[in-house]
Amino acid sequence: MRASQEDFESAMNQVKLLKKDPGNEVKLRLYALYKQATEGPCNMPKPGVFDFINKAKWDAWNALGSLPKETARQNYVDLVSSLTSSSESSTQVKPGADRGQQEYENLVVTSEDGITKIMFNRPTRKNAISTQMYQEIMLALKAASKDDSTITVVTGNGDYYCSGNDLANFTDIPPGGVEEKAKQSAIMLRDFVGTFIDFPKPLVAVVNGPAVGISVTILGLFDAVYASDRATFHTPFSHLGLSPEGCASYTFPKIMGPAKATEMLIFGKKLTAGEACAQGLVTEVFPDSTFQKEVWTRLKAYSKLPPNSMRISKQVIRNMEKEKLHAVNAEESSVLQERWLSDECINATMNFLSKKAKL
Ligand SMILES: CCCCC/C=C/CC(=O)SCCNC(=O)CCNC(=O)[C@H](O)C(C)(C)COP(=O)(O)OP(=O)(O)OC[C@H]1O[C@@H](n2cnc3c(N)ncnc32)[C@H](O)[C@@H]1OP(=O)(O)O
Repeated sequence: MRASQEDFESAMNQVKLLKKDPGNEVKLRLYALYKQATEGPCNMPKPGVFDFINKAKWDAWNALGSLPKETARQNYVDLVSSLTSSSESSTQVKPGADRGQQEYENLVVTSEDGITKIMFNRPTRKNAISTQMYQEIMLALKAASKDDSTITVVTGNGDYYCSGNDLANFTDIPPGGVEEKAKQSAIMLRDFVGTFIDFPKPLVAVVNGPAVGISVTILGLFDAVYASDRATFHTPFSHLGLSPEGCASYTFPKIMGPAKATEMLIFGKKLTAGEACAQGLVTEVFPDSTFQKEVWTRLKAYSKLPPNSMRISKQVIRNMEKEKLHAVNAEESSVLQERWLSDECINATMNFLSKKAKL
């Protein structure tokens, strides 16, 4: 749903109540979006080079080009909402969070050379995503969206990038029963994928090994995907009685065409890294022996590019799609809520957990 004038005014008030200074970069974005939302494209003469503050403001506003007023209003509201929710959630984080050193049980998060690296860290489970890990990934992304880094990278520890949803997640049934479990899971899935849709900085996947399920589908929401030639890409939804998530029902046909998307999302065809690259899901493939060195050298060079420019370019590239992506995400989550209760899905999960089946 588009932000109304009332939402916009309420967001302006919330900015005044922020407990923590959001920093100059964010303040410039707020200024630019406010001007664009209220006055349209930048109409002021360019300040002189030595008028640093007004020049920075002018640059930020001017960079929004012809972004429609309604989109600017929506982006302003989204940005303020991310600032307020992060200041609320900062009460829940463990000591050290203010220094960007939050501790996670299933992730290793580091920030260096302008790059925040979020590494899945359950190598003995092939980095399967447990319920707690979903929450940690959302927290880590929200923190990365506000830290000083220019680029955020997601990667995996060990031989796998990620084996997708931890199939044991569905064994933890709450007092409300399996229906309640399916409902809670659908809400968590929608929030999880929504965090990727809204992520404001360049987001890069460094796919160090095989990727399965949701770790593959969300790649369509990344800005670049670098893969080792050891990586594979597998979405065995039908085998598991499931249906696509991560907005793949929309992004995959757009990226690779409907016929190739069908092979992956309906027939569960596993792609090699080379095939995924040929189909546009992967940006570039590197030999495993030089993968880390080559990718990180490149990312360090990219991280030195002007951060505001990269962020704004991402907005220009992605923002038109945001509303659609959120709608797709809501629909996929609601379809899955039903699927999880189906015999097909329950039997496939039981077979895996009782060691009768593997992919
Ligand atoms: C809840 C809300 C959101 C839901 C969103 C929905 C998303 C959908 C998906 O993501 S679908 C994809 C789900 N993933 C899978 O089906 C993968 C299942 N795993 C396997 O088939 C295999 O483990 C393998 C092919 C990934 C790796 O096989 P390999 O023989 O190399 O290794 P092991 O099987 O011995 O794995 C080591 C231990 O890790 C456990 N494990 C691996 N992946 C998962 C997983 N996804 N869920 C739970 N557990 C996993 C595996 O069982 C081994 O455990 P063990 O040592 O106790 O035997």
